[in-house]
Amino acid sequence: MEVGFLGLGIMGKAMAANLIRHGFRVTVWNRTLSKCQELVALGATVGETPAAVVAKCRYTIAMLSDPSAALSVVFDKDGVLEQIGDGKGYVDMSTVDAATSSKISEAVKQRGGAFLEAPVSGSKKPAEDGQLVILAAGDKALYDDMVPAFDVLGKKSFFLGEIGNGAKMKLVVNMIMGSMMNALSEGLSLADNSGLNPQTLLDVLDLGAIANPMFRLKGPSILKGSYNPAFPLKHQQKDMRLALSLGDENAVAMPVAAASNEAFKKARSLGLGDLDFSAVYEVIKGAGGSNQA
Ligand SMILES: NC(=O)C1=CN([C@@H]2O[C@H](COP(=O)(O)OP(=O)(O)OC[C@H]3O[C@@H](n4cnc5c(N)ncnc54)[C@H](OP(=O)(O)O)[C@@H]3O)[C@@H](O)[C@H]2O)C=CC1
Ligand SMILES: O=CCCC(=O)O
Repeated sequence: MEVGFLGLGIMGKAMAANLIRHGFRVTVWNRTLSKCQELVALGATVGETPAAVVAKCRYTIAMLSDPSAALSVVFDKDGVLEQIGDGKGYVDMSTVDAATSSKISEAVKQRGGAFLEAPVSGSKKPAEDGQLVILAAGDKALYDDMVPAFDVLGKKSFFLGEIGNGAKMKLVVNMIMGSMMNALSEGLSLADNSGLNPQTLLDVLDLGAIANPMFRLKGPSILKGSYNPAFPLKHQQKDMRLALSLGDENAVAMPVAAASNEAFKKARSLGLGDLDFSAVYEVIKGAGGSNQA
């Protein structure tokens, strides 16, 4: 199966490499073209533009930073729309809002193409290991065509119906995750400022009802002050922003998410946006208690 792949960041590089390792013929493109070389070394070919990739491949996947990037790759010069058409499918796996997905879907369908939104849950290592959770919505026939690729990229795929449902599900999941990261950060700060050993707190949490892979993975790295980006904080704040907007649209009060978003915005203002989203601890610690000089 030949697949185009647009966007070779933390996730896209891992996902495209996975497809290549499993025998897919992959044509890649990245805004910073030099990033394609690592995939070329694995056997990928390079498309000079998104349009060139779509012209060559029946199916093209995108994994881009945010709504602005997702729209730019589709609508700008040399973009997807210049070559999409009958018999071709476009699958955007970026995390964006439902309105962005709908705009892309309408434009792709107007040109005879098929569109599927398929954002994913799971970070860098699940992407490398083909253990993502895929939250797809849109064209069911295209979803069925993509199952062989999704089976390589993920451990489970959901087809959630109409366009927008995948985007919304992803934003709800990440809103919960961002709020949980704030709760963990406040807990670690409270433990540290009240004479408790934060590592012992992590040990207790991991034995109880709220044990979870994220705390188990991010807790120790937070205590080491290690924030190598698996999931950049700037993208988590983008997701909080989009989730809060979804809440506004539906008159859903979300004070916990709103407060969490403020911490992520503060972290970005302090230049932590390119670090892992767990770096929000540095903001919450800094707002902490008695032992702050
Ligand atoms: N990291 C994670 O754990 C997860 C991330 N996601 C989502 O996946 C998407 C990608 O995330 P991730 O790989 O971490 O992000 P990165 O920041 O590592 O990569 C972003 C990608 O988008 C490209 N890009 C950014 N702006 C533009 C633009 N204006 N035009 C064209 N391309 C652009 C970048 O190109 P360039 O290299 O030139 O900058 C790069 O390829 C995001 O929507 C994120 O929210 C979903 C699940 C997990
Ligand atoms: O969008 C990124 C989410 C990261 C994760 O699910 O661990």
